Amino acid sequence: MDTHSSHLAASNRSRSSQSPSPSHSASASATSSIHKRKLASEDHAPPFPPSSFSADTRDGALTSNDDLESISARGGGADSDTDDESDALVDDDEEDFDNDSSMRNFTAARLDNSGASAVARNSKLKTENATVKNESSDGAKDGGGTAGTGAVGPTVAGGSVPGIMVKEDATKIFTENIQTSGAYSAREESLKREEEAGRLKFVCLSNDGIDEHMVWLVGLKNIFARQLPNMPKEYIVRLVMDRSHKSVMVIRRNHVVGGITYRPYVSQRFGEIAFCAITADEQVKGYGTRLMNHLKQYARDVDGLTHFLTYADNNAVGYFIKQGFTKEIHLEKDRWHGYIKDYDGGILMECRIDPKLPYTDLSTMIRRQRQAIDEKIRELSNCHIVYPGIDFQKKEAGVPKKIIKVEDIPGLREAGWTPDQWGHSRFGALSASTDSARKHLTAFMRALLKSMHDHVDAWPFKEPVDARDVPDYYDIIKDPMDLKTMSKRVESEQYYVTFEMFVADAKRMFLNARTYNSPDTIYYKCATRLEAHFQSKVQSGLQPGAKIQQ
Ligand SMILES: CC(=O)SCCNC(=O)CCNC(=O)[C@H](O)C(C)(C)COP(=O)(O)OP(=O)(O)OC[C@H]1O[C@@H](n2cnc3c(N)ncnc32)[C@H](O)[C@@H]1OP(=O)(O)O
Repeated sequence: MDTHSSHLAASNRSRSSQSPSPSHSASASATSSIHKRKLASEDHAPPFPPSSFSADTRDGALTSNDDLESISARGGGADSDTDDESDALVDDDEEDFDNDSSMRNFTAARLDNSGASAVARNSKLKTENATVKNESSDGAKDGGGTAGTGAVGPTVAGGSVPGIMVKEDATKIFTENIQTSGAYSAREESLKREEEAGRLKFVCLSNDGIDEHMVWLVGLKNIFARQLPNMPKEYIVRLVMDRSHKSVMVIRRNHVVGGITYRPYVSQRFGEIAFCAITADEQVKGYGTRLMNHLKQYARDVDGLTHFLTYADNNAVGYFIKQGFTKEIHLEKDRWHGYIKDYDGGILMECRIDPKLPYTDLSTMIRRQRQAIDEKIRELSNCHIVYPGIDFQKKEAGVPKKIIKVEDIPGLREAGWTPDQWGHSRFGALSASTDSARKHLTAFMRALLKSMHDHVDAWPFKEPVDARDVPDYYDIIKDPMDLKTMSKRVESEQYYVTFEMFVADAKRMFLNARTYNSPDTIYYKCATRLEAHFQSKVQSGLQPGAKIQQ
């Protein structure tokens, strides 16, 4: 270990025993039970590559608060490491932000069902310290609010679903009847549009001495200091300003909204996330997710990383889980052990970076996947086509105003129905197709009615309930039924076009009796016994070869 790395390691080691600044101890004591991160012992000091630290010192990397203050001064007095001044900077930012706009965008995005983007994109990142943004291979972009207006390419671009092709006219189909996108996509699309409109940008940089970058880094440091109150500010400053660390930041109107500071261990191909925070007023609006997506894409494409590790604060574990982090560490231990700093009060979590996912354009990928699935469903079924309903509703007397044949029901044939598929019972197939079948069905229903009518328990059901005898009956029973009404329907030879309709009326009659009457009444018991009788008659009548007795 060279002198420079020793210097940093020594600082780290002494961090837990050093006297915190007055401002730090005040904030730490407020929340120390929730959040307490403590660095590991010297034994776990990471084997920092000497070269990076030589470079740090050569270039004048910041290693103390004095250094920071000089930077702050250079940055137009934007910040110092005191609470008051930090607050001033953060509050300034927050005042400046149009706090409602992202929620408006979010709502708008949810309502915006515009179709798939026309442009197949190649996601590509610029080199280090450059703005992290997507570059369209053909220069075309989804304009703000115009996504989906163009034709969809022959294959799903970017994160395509292998094997699923999207046809040229898919956008049209898709936009006709597609559901609103999920909340995740809506937020991502909304923020993506903000980026494309130039109102928002994500940058990845480290301490390079450029004034504007230093102001942003100081702004980020302040956000970390506010949002991670138990983390000593000196330590935050050290890592944010350390040149072996990088910070991906959300910048809105030249103000930092939040960011992630991480250290890429390029030789080990993993990165350690040291700090992650979004300024208070902008949390839970999707910035944290978009930030993480930019980080993953950048770390994969520029740093060549395959994994991230982090010690997540207990109260942020939920957020990290939603970003694909797990508590199970799959990365081989010898790739990371001894490299990252141990913390008390945090949970070590891992995220594998997918080698192909277009992280900064996931919403387009999801939209196209939905589109492809939707199109596939449409290929296999007609369930998306809505036909007008049928209008042969029964009249009071049970005589239909209009007779409709089963095969004339709109959409039935289009859904794949054919007359020979018909029916749940042997009468189904006969019911509407031929005269003789209809007569056969009528005869069966007539026989069943007679059998019920002659039953000893039929007396409560032979006539409609008289409201003069039971004044509240029709308040409770909205769909009354009785044997006489059923008989009329059978004799019309037109009402019961299926046997199931007949059975449904009988069931309704029994259910009504058991709904209005309590179980200990004679009516209730009659209903149960007559129904058992009816069921046995139906079953025996449906036996193959059974003769219908009239
Ligand atoms: C390694 C470390 O630095 S650990 C410390 C992490 N930082 C902090 O705890 C500081 C305070 N918190 C924050 O700064 C922010 O809330 C962050 C960074 C944790 C999340 O950023 P946000 O912009 O709020 O996240 P975003 O809006 O994208 O939310 C993504 C999802 O995570 C959820 N989420 C956000 N924060 C949390 C949390 N603390 N716990 C559980 N779920 C959370 C959101 O509800 C959202 O869920 P949804 O997609 O189902 O709607």
